[in-house]
Amino acid sequence: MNILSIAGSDPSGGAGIQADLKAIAANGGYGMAVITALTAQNTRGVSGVQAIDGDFVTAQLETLSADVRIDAVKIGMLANQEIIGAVAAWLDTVNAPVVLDPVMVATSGDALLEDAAALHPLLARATVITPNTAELGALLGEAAAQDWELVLEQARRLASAHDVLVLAKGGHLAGAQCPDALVSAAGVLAEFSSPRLATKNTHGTGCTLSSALATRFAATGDWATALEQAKGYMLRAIGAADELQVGSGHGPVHHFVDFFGAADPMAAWWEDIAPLRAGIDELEFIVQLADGSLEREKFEYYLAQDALYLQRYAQVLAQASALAPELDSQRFWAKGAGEILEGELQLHRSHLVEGLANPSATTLNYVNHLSSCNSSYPELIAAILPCYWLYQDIGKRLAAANYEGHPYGDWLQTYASEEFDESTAQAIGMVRAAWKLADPAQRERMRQAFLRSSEHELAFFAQAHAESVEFSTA
Ligand SMILES: Nc1ncnc2c1ncn2[C@@H]1O[C@H](COP(=O)(O)OP(=O)(O)OP(=O)(O)O)[C@@H](O)[C@H]1O
Ligand SMILES: Cc1ncc(COP(=O)(O)O)c(N)n1
Repeated sequence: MNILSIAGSDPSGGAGIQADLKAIAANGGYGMAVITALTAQNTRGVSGVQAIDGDFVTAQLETLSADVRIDAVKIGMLANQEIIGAVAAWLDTVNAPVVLDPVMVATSGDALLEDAAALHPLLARATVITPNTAELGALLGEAAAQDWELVLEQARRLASAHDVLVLAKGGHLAGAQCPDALVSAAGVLAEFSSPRLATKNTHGTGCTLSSALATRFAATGDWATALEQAKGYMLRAIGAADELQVGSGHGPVHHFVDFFGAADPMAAWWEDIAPLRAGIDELEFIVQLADGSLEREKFEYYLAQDALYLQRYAQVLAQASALAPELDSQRFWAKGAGEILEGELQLHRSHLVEGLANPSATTLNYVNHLSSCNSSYPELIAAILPCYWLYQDIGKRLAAANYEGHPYGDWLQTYASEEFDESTAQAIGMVRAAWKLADPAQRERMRQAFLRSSEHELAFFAQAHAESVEFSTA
């Protein structure tokens, strides 16, 4: 997908053309750039602007579109009326979706456009306009809204006046959430909210979001999907902004967080439990389960405990869904809960001759640990993770040991499916995403929750043989 940014240059690389090209590439597009203005700028502010001649902006645009197919256009800083006229005239000659970020003022407070009203001829030519609250007010000739209801109301009026979609952004409001909504003349089409991250490094968020949105729309053809994806990317990029050390003012977001973010914490956690994983492999229960020599009575004891555990585990997944900060993870954990109740539990019950036993102390310890994490989403999903990850890992080896006529063959197969691999990868991804947004103390609590659950897994596998478990990763 070829995405064109028409915008100003920010030498500090956090906003403008430089941010756009990074965000386009990070979202899978091929970025192109027509420069409207040079700025002398750093993370503390703008000290000078030199606009490009309107004729030369036209020359750049026409030369480009004479040769290259353009799948989406993102427009940023336009500096003055002459450039706005040049871009408006060129837009009449192309047929591509246009995301217009009506850049007027930098995060630092410096003016980047002479007059808000000058943008009016461009508004009807855009497909989506992405004003922040100040820009939204200025485009309507009103004061900036201070609450979300009024932002949505203003966005609806702007959409109606110019027959465009408006992306209303709540990043500048007070509150723990940063809501964004796609608004048409008819009202809100889609709304996505994310937690507000505590960082001063938000230089270029508007440029980055609008470029990601244009790129994701070119790829998906659906604005709501594009916004959901762009917003998720934005949150990850802001979440990793403090990893970069650029300037002393409002630093940039980490555009390539998905490629070069900090060393993967999940790999470190997995290493932390390496001795424990080896311990599970050596348990009599696992060895005998693999070779088929496990007494049925012991298998049934394990299954009965596991059925009791899974019932509670499904409730814990449902709680994770209830706490999830956005739609994808909300859906994922709810689906996991549903699959356990409809699938795994059935399998267990099909092996059990009699009704369910009482939970053992080992089982209770494990579910109590899960419950103790259930007021914090990041800790809860960290505690949930070992049940996915360890089973997927052991499942691979057990499936390899399976043979025709194995007494527990169907059970050995359950945790070695591609679907289970996929769910495990997603669960790891969700914990990783939550970790990136967490502060250091919370990250450590997440790690502890993960380690404790891993220990409970070991004890759980050991309980049918009543082996004493002295292992601790603490
Ligand atoms: N501290 C934050 N935590 C999470 N998301 C944020 C934060 N600040 C901004 N965002 C998000 O970044 C995106 C850009 O929003 P914002 O309202 O800041 O736009 P903008 O004002 O055009 O950007 P800029 O401040 O760079 O000019 C929005 O999705 C917003 O929710
Ligand atoms: C060249 C240029 N374009 C746009 C912005 C606005 O970005 P932000 O409001 O995030 O500073 C900027 N600072 N510089």
